[in-house]
Amino acid sequence: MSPAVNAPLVLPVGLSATVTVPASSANLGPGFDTLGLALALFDDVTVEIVDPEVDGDLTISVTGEGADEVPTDDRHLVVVALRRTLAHLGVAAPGLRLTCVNRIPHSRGLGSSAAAAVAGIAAAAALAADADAPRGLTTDEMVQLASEFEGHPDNASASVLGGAVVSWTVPAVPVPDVAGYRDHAAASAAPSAPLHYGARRVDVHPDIRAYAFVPDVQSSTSVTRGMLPRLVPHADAAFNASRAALMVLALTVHPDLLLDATEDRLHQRYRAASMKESSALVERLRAAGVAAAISGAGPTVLALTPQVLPTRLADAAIEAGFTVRELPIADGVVRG
Ligand SMILES: Nc1ncnc2c1ncn2[C@@H]1O[C@H](COP(=O)(O)OP(=O)(O)OP(=O)(O)O)[C@@H](O)[C@H]1O
Ligand SMILES: N[C@@H](CCO)C(=O)O
Repeated sequence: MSPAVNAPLVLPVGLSATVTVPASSANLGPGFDTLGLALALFDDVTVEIVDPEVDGDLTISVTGEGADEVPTDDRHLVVVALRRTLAHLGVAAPGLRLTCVNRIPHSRGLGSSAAAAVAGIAAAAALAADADAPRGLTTDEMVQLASEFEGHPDNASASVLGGAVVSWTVPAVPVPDVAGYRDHAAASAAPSAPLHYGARRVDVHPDIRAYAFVPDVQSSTSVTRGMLPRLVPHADAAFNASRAALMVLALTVHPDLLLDATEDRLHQRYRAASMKESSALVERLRAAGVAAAISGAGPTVLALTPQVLPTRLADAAIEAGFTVRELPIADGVVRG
């Protein structure tokens, strides 16, 4: 019998790929859902193709962050992204063994879920390439798939591209006009309205240092997105447009402008009630002249500065219960 038309290419048992994916910080103050920064804190994921008769359909071993919390079955984010991408590439895996070494803390605003998606997508692309699959993935396609998975492109594109990123969305169908404004949230929630996602890397000025202040509490991105208003004053939108544009200059050629450039009126104030200690730390750092903002949906605080962080500020944050880490700016996902 001849093989079915368009039958997937089955990956051979024994094939494996390891990928290393960086953490990311989204928003950087004013760039809600657009700006992101890749940070040198990495998850390593190894995917092996196994014989299901011998090793089962799926085994997942997780060490490090989230090891006791993430599901070790078909719901695991890396597996979901991996399988979706293999299907997209017309490739099938008989059985899968995943080994995850997690260093990115979960639900802290450091892009762990986006990193998991990028790991699954990159591993699928690597396996397909090794099996000489007819299709591969371009970097733009990785940004698209990872952003679709995450729902917004800022973290995902930073983990793919590295450095700082400017990302954007293009609605595939006209965005519904609700009460006189374009309802992007409704558009992205509607299954019939897929978005095109784009992103480009900008190289960060070499003097800029990034510090993450990580508290011991978690915050769910979906919960804190629910705290955002549907409408904001035009003056606040205009304010953020100026600061987001300034931020691209500050990140690349004028690090002296970081304090002004990281101001925001669109999201942090609305989420502050759910992360009071982090919001207070942002205020203290900014009052001391350090450009600080909530990292992604929080509660981690990100500080960007052309100087070494003064010890007294680091010590005060540690005293307040934060772990303080300088994290170099990273390149995007790589195959290990
Ligand atoms: N490496 C991983 N493997 C499996 N699941 C993960 C992994 N990383 C994150 N997750 C899942 O994603 C959830 C965290 O997603 P969430 O978007 O709330 O936080 P985040 O991605 O860490 O932060 P942010 O998007 O604000 O930067 C975890 O509770 C876990 O279920
Ligand atoms: N831009 C997103 C990032 C989440 O990591 C938000 O702030 O909700």
